[in-house]
Amino acid sequence: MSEITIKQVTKRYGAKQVLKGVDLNLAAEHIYALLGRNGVGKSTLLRMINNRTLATSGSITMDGQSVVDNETIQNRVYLMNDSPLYPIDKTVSWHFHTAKLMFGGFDEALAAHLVKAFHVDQTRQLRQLSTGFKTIVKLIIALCVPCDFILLDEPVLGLDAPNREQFYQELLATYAQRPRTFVIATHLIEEIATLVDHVFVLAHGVVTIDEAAETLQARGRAVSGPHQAVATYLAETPILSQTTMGQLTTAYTMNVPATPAPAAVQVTALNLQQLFIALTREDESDAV
Ligand SMILES: Nc1ncnc2c1ncn2[C@@H]1O[C@H](COP(=O)(O)OP(=O)(O)OP(=O)(O)O)[C@@H](O)[C@H]1O
Repeated sequence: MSEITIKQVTKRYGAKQVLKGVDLNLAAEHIYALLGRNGVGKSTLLRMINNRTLATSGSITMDGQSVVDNETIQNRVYLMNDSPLYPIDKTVSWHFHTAKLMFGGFDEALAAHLVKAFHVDQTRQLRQLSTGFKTIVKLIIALCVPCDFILLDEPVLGLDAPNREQFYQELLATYAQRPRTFVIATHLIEEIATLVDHVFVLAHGVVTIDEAAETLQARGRAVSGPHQAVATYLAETPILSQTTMGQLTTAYTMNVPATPAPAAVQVTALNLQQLFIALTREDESDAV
């Protein structure tokens, strides 16, 4: 079972230091979420894994071997991102065939199923397709190539809600049939909350959260009530962030005290989306 290990990776674009020492591990047969505010470097990280851009320092290895300029390794990694498929005057089926030649295989049966499920006309040239259908074609290729690591950078951009839902179901179905590793970078966190089993949050150039989705969701709490009551109850507890409206304060935390909350204070569970907002609320400096 192969693993990709990212160690102390930094990336600088000119004077701008985007990644400041990223450590993370991508194990076989997991579906990871890669979350982070706009501009924190998610795409950059995925592009580095796929040898499309180089790290300034640090290492990215698969089973101990550098991924840089390593054709054997890169044949096992597929990155789907906003780069368009070329040439645009070729048909959808031509692109499927080309992916087969490039990666040494293509799940024809799955492709036929997906073409039908998404109502794709394979005889059309790419340039004749709408934005959503271009994305669907890219997603079909990503799901049908025989790679062990599939990196999906904003995979559902341009898809309407029914097609997004269909895609998530198809991803789970193909994962059940042929387990491999997916990394999904997205801002539609709630939509993938039930899909992913592990969450990475990138902030300030480093990984700030590296945790199983289940434990993350189980631990997140919103604690609200009169300001002083919340402050007293959480006096010894690390707070991720908090909001105040008039007299009412809501604090977000991953560790509520063992003692029961006082009557004036309400403790409620957080979903992944709320937790993500709480985790990254102070990240304004990363936005561009
Ligand atoms: N080729 C490049 N040259 C210079 N700066 C770049 C380049 N690519 C990315 N950057 C900068 O690096 C930072 C990280 O960009 P990146 O696209 O990796 O972030 P992201 O987390 O994927 O963002 P988003 O969520 O908005 O897609 C941004 O400040 C961006 O402007």
